[in-house]
Amino acid sequence: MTIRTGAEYLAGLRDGREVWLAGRRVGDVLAEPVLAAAAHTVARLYDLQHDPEMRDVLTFQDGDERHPLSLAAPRDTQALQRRGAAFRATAEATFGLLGRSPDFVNTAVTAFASAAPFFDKADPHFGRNATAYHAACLAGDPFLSHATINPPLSRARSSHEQDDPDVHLRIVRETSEGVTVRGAKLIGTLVPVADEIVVFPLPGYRPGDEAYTLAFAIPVATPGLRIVCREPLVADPSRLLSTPLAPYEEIDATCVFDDVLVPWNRVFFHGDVDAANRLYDATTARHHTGQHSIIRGAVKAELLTGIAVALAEMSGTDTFLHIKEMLGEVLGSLELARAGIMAAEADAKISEWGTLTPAIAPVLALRYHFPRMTSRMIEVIQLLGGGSLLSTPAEEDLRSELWPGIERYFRGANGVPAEKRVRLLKLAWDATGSAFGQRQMQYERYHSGDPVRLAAAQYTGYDTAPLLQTVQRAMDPMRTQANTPETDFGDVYSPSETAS
Ligand SMILES: Cc1cc2nc3c(=O)[nH]c(=O)nc-3n(C[C@H](O)[C@H](O)[C@H](O)COP(=O)(O)OP(=O)(O)OC[C@H]3O[C@@H](n4cnc5c(N)ncnc54)[C@H](O)[C@@H]3O)c2cc1C
Repeated sequence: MTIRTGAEYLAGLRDGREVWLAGRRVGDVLAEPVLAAAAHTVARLYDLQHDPEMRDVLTFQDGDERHPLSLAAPRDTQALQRRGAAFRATAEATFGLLGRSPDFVNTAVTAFASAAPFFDKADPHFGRNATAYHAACLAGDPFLSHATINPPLSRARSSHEQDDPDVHLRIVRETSEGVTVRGAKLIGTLVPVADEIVVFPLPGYRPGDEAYTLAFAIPVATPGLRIVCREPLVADPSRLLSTPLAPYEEIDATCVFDDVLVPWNRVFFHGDVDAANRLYDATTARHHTGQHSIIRGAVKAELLTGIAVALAEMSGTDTFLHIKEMLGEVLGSLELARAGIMAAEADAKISEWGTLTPAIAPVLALRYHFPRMTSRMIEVIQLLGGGSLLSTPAEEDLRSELWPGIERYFRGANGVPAEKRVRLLKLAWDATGSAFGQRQMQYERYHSGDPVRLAAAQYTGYDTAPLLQTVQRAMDPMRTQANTPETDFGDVYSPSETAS
């Protein structure tokens, strides 16, 4: 059995990694409450793989070995749906609040390995490296994190045109041992408590950027790799009544590579602008991780819509028509998210790499609309909660001698006890209004690239021909009504003109 336990994962984090938090180098990430909370949440996911009830949902048997389902490339509908069920189980265990649970990057490296011939185009070693890395993940069950984006500096300039050549991550040296890389990548969510970091390019590179185009994976504890955590969003993760979602504060970080040696067997690709821009789509990593993202997102939407319903029922406002309309609206968004997941799976096609690949159109549709749906869900929760969201006493008050005397003022409608109402209001605020809740919103906007350019990609990649044929038919109403042959107006809207 190669799936690891939570304890094994936690033990592996004491490896001398260089993590910085609030101006201090952290000696032991498990001794820092915020980092330890994140690590223990991940550890619970590792333990879940061993739970007799969840084992067959989350893992698969291969001979004597068991592996995470996220490392299996789906070849048929049953396998794709089974992987979807595994994504859902992990998301349910974390309320969809852990965007970068271990199954996320597992899914990407599995897609890379399936698409080994893509990497072979640059050098046959690279495809072998991608499959060997996937095999190593199967054998060791490490927690993989990733960082793909270069620091902004100037988004108006390409990587090689930046004022400082060492800000965007680039190769500064090639030797017989490997490549030495310098610069930074972001946003490395959960990197401080991950085993490995995988770096790969997203589209946007231009000719001249060759040294900046690279994909590789190294242990987080590699010399020269410096992990700088962002400001923690939860002051004290042990105050679970006040901040019930604190265990899901998946710390983000900037990953600074200070002349880091990446051995050749860990390099998947480098030095090709065109390949860098195509990598995420051509390997179908976008499609496969997309399935993960929309399932996780729907589970989060279930939490948010559930909070909205509970708030309305608890205050008795669910009897008012305009409140029912709001609830119907957010429940409708949830249903659209679920429908998108089904469409992505139902329209899946076998890719050129032989894997059954989720349809990208529903994935991109949810990628664009889900942040808007989430934003509205947050707004509805705040409208329903009103001032009550900001009038709950502190956790300590509920445990003090003050509480019995004031408890009656915090009760809800229909006999809801005060502590239950306070807990719900705190949950609602944590999910929507706290720094944690705001980060969750920002995550939905940006977790897989710039939504503006992704929406544009939806258009340029979409098969609009059937739509334009409909327009063509509608422009010829005589033929449509009388079922007569088409009048030749010429192709007013030729699909080929609009497909670039
Ligand atoms: C909470 C959170 C966690 C994340 N976790 C991870 C992670 O674990 N791993 C990872 O790799 N990434 C992660 N991401 C990063 C994510 O991949 C990026 O945020 C995303 O790709 C957008 O890039 P950016 O933030 O640099 O924004 P930008 O690309 O700089 O976009 C900011 C704004 O500028 C506009 N803009 C920028 N450049 C252009 C341009 N050339 N043309 C037109 N408009 C432009 C955009 O439209 C947008 O409005 C995370 C992001 C968030 C918010």
